[in-house]
Amino acid sequence: MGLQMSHSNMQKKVKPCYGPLNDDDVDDHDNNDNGTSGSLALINPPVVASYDSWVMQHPSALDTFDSITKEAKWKKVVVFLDYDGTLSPIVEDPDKAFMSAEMRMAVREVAKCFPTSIISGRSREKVKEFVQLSNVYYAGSHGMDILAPPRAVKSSDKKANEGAFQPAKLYLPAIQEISVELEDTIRDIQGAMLEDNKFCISVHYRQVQPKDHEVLKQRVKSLVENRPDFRLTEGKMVLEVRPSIEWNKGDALNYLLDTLGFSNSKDVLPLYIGDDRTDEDAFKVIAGRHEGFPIIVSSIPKDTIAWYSLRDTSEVLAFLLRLAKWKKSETSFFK
Ligand SMILES: O=P(O)(O)OC[C@H]1O[C@H](O[C@H]2O[C@H](CO)[C@@H](O)[C@H](O)[C@H]2O)[C@H](O)[C@@H](O)[C@@H]1O
Repeated sequence: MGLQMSHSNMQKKVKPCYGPLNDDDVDDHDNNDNGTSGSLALINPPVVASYDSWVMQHPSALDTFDSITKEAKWKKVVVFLDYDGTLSPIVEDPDKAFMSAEMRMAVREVAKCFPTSIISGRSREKVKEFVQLSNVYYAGSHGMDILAPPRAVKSSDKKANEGAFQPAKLYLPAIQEISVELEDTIRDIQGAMLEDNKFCISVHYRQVQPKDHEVLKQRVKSLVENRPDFRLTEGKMVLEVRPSIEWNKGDALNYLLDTLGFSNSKDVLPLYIGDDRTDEDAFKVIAGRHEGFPIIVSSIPKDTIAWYSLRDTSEVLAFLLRLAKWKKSETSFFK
């Protein structure tokens, strides 16, 4: 059995500790405001502590697997997964962030055992195209576009759940407008790229020279500041321009739990795996419930609300395979 740690311990705010190991992570420390929704705030990165001491506070979900399953044994686990950096490794070109066949198989197996949703910053259509699984539910645009299963709602509520839930639908014309303005703003910055995620626009700067990062950020920031109907969040070498509605991945998690029929269940344990700042909103919801499994994917120490950690996508794969295997062995034992 791995590290034993009570949730009250795990919920203690972790002191920010940084030790950049790769360019994602270096960038990830820029503007880290230790907040949720990856809000953009220009703050200096704090001082470094080691991965070993960080992992003591955010124990590996693989090392603590036995205590996780012990807690989950008589409860209903509901699985939520982020996409980029969690199911697929971070790559230079966002259009090439493919998921491996092994990962697809693992997610399929997990989804056979537990209700499983993918909550991504990508558009719902795009993430579905990457994942290609029919037994998972998809929430795109950071949860602003959710297709919950019609079969999961009570028959009397069916009408309410037909089609996708899109709380920012009214913003679509404005999103098209700001997209044109953004295109204009970044046109002369070599390597800068826009990605249309339907209810939000990503401004990528992974392929922009470091000397131009600040210019790009400032330009996008001032454009958004002049549009009160929009706000800016930040991910890994990406700025995300989104409608200024109060809706994030945490709300999407709650919405899915609700539409999946778990809102009144006392024995539900949501499990969320994600690597980025916008995933903190989902971790926060689980932390607020005081039970469940918020798991951050990171190979470096970072400030997070998550209780558990996994180093990278290969550990996510190992964890998902183990989770499905555990559930199957439990089920066959009781047959
Ligand atoms: O919520 P997620 O599914 O994690 O989406 C967040 C952003 O992910 C993608 O960008 C990130 O991954 C790209 C591919 O590895 C990488 O090139 C980029 O630098 C990362 O920020 C996606 O392209 C964005 O639109 C999402 O906002």
